[in-house]
Amino acid sequence: MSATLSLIRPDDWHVHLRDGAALQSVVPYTARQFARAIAMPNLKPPITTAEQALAYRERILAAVPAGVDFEPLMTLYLTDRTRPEDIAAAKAAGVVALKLYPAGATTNSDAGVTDIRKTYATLEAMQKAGLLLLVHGEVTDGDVDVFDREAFFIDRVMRPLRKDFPELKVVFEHITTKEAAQYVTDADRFTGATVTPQHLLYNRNAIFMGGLRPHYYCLPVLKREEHRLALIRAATSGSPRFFLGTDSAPHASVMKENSVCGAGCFTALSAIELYAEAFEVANALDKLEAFASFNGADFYGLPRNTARVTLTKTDWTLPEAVPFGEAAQLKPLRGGEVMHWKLA
Ligand SMILES: NC(=O)N[C@@H](CC(=O)O)C(=O)O
Ligand SMILES: [Zn+2]
Ligand SMILES: [Zn+2]
Repeated sequence: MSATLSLIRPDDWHVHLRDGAALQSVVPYTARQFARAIAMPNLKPPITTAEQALAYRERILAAVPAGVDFEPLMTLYLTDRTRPEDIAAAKAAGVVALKLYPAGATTNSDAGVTDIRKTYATLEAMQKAGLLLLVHGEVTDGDVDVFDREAFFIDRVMRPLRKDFPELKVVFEHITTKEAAQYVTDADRFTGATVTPQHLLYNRNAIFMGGLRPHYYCLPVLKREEHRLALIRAATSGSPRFFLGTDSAPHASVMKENSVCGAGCFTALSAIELYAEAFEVANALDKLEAFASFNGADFYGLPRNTARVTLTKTDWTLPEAVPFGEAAQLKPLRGGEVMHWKLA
């Protein structure tokens, strides 16, 4: 008999579901793996109003296969022009968070915030209303090395922000460095962090293994081994501040295997299995359920799920590519390679 692992059904606190035909292709994967997911708003154009969020939610729900129980949780894209009045409307529409993309930091971030001080009245309204702020934590200043963008964000943005809005719940998304892991470990209960499977499983060597490997390129970019180890320690520490957020970010393979490769790893197909592998290697499978199924819900102030899922220790090969939208294909991270856990 192979080993099995029973978990309360997990949630994904950071995912890109895209729109249109692409959305039709990827929503079923996330809905199969997770009970709920925070749907990122970086569409083209971005989701900036409650009305757009409600319409996007309907499009996501329409792509959920019949009989699958899945709830998308909606977010708005914070811009220099988001007004405090927009926050009340967002709250009334059931939006749970706003996302801060520093302008130019990542995929579809050109409408992002140019200076966080421009958003202070809106952040004040969010703190009052209990809406969360989710941050892509990288500075874009030209003087900062790409590999240091996250560490600089802590001092230049995070610390002043926390000081000015001590009771705003902030999620430091997809952390990648020992500095961010330490910062969140030391922070109070108003600060949390998501950790992706790729940042737990790989260091930056993966991008250069025998040639340039575009499917390992995401933002924030993979870092050195010492940072990966710090993330493993944080995620398996039992601290309630760290939780699952895949940052599954599908881009058609023609866009990844291109002279300018889009940033993002697609992991929705095998996300919980990738996390199980990372936790098993760290000898911490007993910490997976809190990380995947409790800590995020608790941080967001939402009820924990009650249904359970089972993972089995068994080898299987992840498809090399799956259909994506009308004519494109999508290559999952680890595609064509052997996986060691399987979601029943
Ligand atoms: N993570 C990524 O590399 N890409 C994300 C954007 C983001 O989360 O920064 C995307 O939307 O493609
Ligand atoms: Zn991001
Ligand atoms: Zn993301």
